[in-house]
Amino acid sequence: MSSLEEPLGLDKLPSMSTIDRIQRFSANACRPRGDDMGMGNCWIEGWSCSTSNSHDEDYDEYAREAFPWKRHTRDMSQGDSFSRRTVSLGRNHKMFGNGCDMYSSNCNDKDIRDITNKFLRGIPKFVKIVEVGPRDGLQNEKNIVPTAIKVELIRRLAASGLPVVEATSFVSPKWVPQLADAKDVMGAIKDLEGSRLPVLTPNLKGFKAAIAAGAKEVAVFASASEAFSKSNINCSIEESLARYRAVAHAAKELSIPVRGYVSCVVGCPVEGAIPPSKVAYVAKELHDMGCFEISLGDTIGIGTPGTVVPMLEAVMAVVPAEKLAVHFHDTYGQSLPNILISLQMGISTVDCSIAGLGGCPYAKGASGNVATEDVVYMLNGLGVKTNVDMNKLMLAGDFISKHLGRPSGSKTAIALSQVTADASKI
Ligand SMILES: CC(C)(COP(=O)([O-])OP(=O)([O-])OC[C@H]1O[C@@H](n2cnc3c(N)ncnc32)[C@H](O)[C@@H]1OP(=O)([O-])[O-])[C@@H](O)C(=O)NCCC(=O)NCCSC(=O)C[C@@](C)(O)CC(=O)[O-]
Repeated sequence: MSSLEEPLGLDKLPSMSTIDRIQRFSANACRPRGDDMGMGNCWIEGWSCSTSNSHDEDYDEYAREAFPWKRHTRDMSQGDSFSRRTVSLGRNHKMFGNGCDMYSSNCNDKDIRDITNKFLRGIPKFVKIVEVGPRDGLQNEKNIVPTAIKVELIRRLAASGLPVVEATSFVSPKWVPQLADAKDVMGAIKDLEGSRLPVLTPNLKGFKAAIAAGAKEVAVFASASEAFSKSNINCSIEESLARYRAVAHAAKELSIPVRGYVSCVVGCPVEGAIPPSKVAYVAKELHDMGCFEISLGDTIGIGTPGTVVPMLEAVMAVVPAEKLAVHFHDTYGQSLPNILISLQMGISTVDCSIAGLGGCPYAKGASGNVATEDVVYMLNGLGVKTNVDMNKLMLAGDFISKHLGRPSGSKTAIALSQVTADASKI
């Protein structure tokens, strides 16, 4: 059994309620306590680390060279207990190159913090999650989801603590009939508080309709691929940027924040690989026209850290990291490593979709976005705050998966629901 599986053992969860069990995986629960399965101490027996006082300096030098844009990040020097747990996950690896032999003798907290600093210190303390399921997820469903279900989903997502829930799109109903009820959806969530509820607008017509329906935030969506721009919004990249300048101008007059998307940031289903410089160009144009945040979309989910890093480097040379978000589809199962490397490079906003819903109707073969539950689980494991309640998130995912009549696309949701189902038989 791997160390990753150990905290899930039902024999170690003797008398917890369902919610308690789920909360074990929440951010706070991941923090070791004295009474918590031995995790409060160095719970890997026989693990030794030699002390290296130069670790912080080494890391600082590395960070200066590798991540010159690095901003406000986790301060691991404060005895942040997540380090103990995180390092515990490295049980199967003999590593760190500091004379630390994890298998042989005792270790102390500082040693472990030093090791964790080396690998995870660039990660932000808080990550803003932008939930795109009701829009990006449901725009691709074969069967049109009833308005009432969409509204209930948005309400549940907002109730889970998600700060942003992208609600719908004001696009042509001939192009995306799945979201033809945008006005009704917005009407039904007018009173909803706690989450921002942006909507997609492809042009001034969509912008005006969105504002009339009560939208308080909008998003425009350009592409780094000419071919995808044509098939998605029926115009060239330059034409789309001209339209978006008009939207940004109108939005500014009303003090409406505008988010910008760039699609196909790594590759396009028609054009193949997309050069990072092209992504940087479109991102900068969106930034210059006033978009408060630019979301970089790997629309067909082909990126790996090997292609995401150069893309981000190029974009970060022209748009500050704090203005960027990442948006990964999970076609090749690369979203989580791509998100992790993005966080290490200083990104602190991540788009994801409940139950892994999604895909783009104009990008054949693209699968759903990375599942929100999987992202929250990873961030909780890293000790990164999101303010999202995993239990409520799971309930929202369960709600829409049941409605769609298929299992959740989130591995975390499936694993956690199996834990609770097994537990209920005890
Ligand atoms: C952009 C258009 C409208 C151009 O579509 P078009 O056909 O070139 O536009 P048009 O100006 O010639 O108008 C044609 C008809 O559409 C109407 N129309 C025109 N605009 C609107 C509007 N805003 N709302 C409602 N109706 C509209 C217009 O009034 C007219 O109606 P008709 O006279 O035929 O009855 C169309 O191509 C379109 O709606 N595309 C949207 C496609 C879409 O939503 N794709 C998915 C979202 S993008 C995405 O998924 C990527 C992202 C963001 O998630 C990030 C990632 O994953 O990488």
